[in-house]
Amino acid sequence: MRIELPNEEFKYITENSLECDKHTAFVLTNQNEKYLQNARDNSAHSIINITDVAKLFGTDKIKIIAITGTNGKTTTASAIYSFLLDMGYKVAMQGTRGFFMNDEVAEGKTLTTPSVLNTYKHIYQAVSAGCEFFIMEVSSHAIVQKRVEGLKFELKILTNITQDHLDYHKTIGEYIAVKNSFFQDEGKKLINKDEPKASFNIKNTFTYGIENPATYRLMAYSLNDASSGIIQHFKEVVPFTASLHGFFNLYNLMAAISATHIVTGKKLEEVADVVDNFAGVSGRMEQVSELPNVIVDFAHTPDGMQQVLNALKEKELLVVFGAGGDRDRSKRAIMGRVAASLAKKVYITSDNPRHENPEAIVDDILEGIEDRSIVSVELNRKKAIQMALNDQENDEVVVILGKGDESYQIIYDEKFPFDDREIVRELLNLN
Ligand SMILES: CC(=O)N[C@H]1[C@@H](OP(=O)(O)OP(=O)(O)OC[C@H]2O[C@@H](n3ccc(=O)[nH]c3=O)[C@H](O)[C@@H]2O)O[C@H](CO)[C@@H](O)[C@@H]1O[C@H](C)C(=O)N[C@@H](C)C(=O)N[C@H](CCC(=O)O)C(=O)O
Ligand SMILES: Nc1ncnc2c1ncn2[C@@H]1O[C@H](COP(=O)(O)OP(=O)(O)OP(=O)(O)O)[C@@H](O)[C@H]1O
Ligand SMILES: N[C@H](CCC[C@H](N)C(=O)O)C(=O)O
Ligand SMILES: [Mg+2]
Repeated sequence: MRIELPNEEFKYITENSLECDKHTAFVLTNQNEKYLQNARDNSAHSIINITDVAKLFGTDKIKIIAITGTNGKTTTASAIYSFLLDMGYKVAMQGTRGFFMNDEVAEGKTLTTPSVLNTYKHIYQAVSAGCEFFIMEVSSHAIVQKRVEGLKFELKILTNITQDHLDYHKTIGEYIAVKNSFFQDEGKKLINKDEPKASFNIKNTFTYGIENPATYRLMAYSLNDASSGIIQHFKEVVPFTASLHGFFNLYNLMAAISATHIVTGKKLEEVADVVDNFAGVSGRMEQVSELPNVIVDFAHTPDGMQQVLNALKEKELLVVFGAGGDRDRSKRAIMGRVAASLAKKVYITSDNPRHENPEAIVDDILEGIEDRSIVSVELNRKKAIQMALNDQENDEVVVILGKGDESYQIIYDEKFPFDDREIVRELLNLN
């Protein structure tokens, strides 16, 4: 990515040595230092480092809030974004769903945490738009690859640590260590007190929790009509209501309410007042049809699936799901076990097979299922959804997991248009 700078001695900056020339300075990062010689060979105008970019872009003029954890980053980030906007602040948010500023989509999806310079560019755009806050999701890949190099965080948040991405991190121990490595400094942090795998520097630590004593504690809650609860923060005891469903979302809400309270310094009551306006995130527990009841959700990890299916367990569930190709193989059998233990029927299908054989992915999922009498395998995702809808009776719920708001099916390197929600609407003639 080459960025044009109007008033500098060099015209452009880039983090890619291949884009260097006499007008373009090379921004040296942890990720690209191996290409330094190549930048010189390409006659880079000069070599600058990330602290130079921080000064050029004024990244210290905005409060950066970072969120990491296996699940719930996008939901928590979106909730904080919504709360701050409702409280009258100008805010930007970068994450899995793209880059947003002041309630507008500024850029579509790329990575959960883009490359270093891309993030700096977004921060620069946010500063220029007068934003006071920049909320960003930080993936475990980004922590290892130092894609957040040089950023100073106003607050770092941990949602939870379960299993994902072991294709990249190799062992669960390594994955846990990577997540925790983000919380070893003395800066402000907000930690889920009910996450036993969290390990952090206690200096400047705030906690939130439901089961354990915490700086922000959910004293009572109800999940009858969406959700509501009472938060205690020292002497402040404040009720809230929210439109999100599921016990797991209480954690996302607690993280978001506490974070907003910490970074604004406003009264907890003022934060609680705007919680109900947050409508949730597209493709997460999204009810596509009420009668018949069909829900689309982005659960693509064992814990995510367990949480979502548990949240719906009052009803009989017909669960359609697959597992991504070129991703953590070891989570597949566990996902199979979770689905089979909580569903009446399971339909195993494809979810972005990428470069893998879809049948082999299904076999990995089946490894975790002993009683296969409730399982159907249909690699064509549309047909699998159709099967579930055909089988659905009265009060049952069809739950389609893994893709959420994705609008494609990735086969090899190609993205074919595919949106679970559109498919359901088409099959049910709801369009
Ligand atoms: C496996 C992986 O994470 N790869 C990421 C990694 O690529 P890489 O190590 O191959 O990088 P590279 O091509 O050597 O480039 C490194 C740096 O050198 C520079 N370069 C490169 C070549 C060259 O000749 N000269 C040069 O200067 C590049 O501009 C870059 O700045 O660094 C790149 C730049 O930061 C990322 O774009 C790339 O993400 C790839 C596309 C990817 O698919 N990543 C996924 C797995 C990912 O990161 N997912 C997470 C988690 C999702 C979640 O759970 O939410 C995410 O954050 O999205
Ligand atoms: N706090 C939570 N604990 C467990 N599961 C959750 C939690 N929040 C959300 N989920 C599940 O995880 C799915 C993804 O949620 P979300 O997009 O907020 O997470 P994420 O961490 O941003 O995921 P990704 O890393 O893929 O971007 C949801 O659709 C839901 O199934
Ligand atoms: N951020 C996650 C999203 C997974 C979504 C699922 N549909 C898949 O392709 O595995 C990942 O890249 O692993
Ligand atoms: Mg995300």
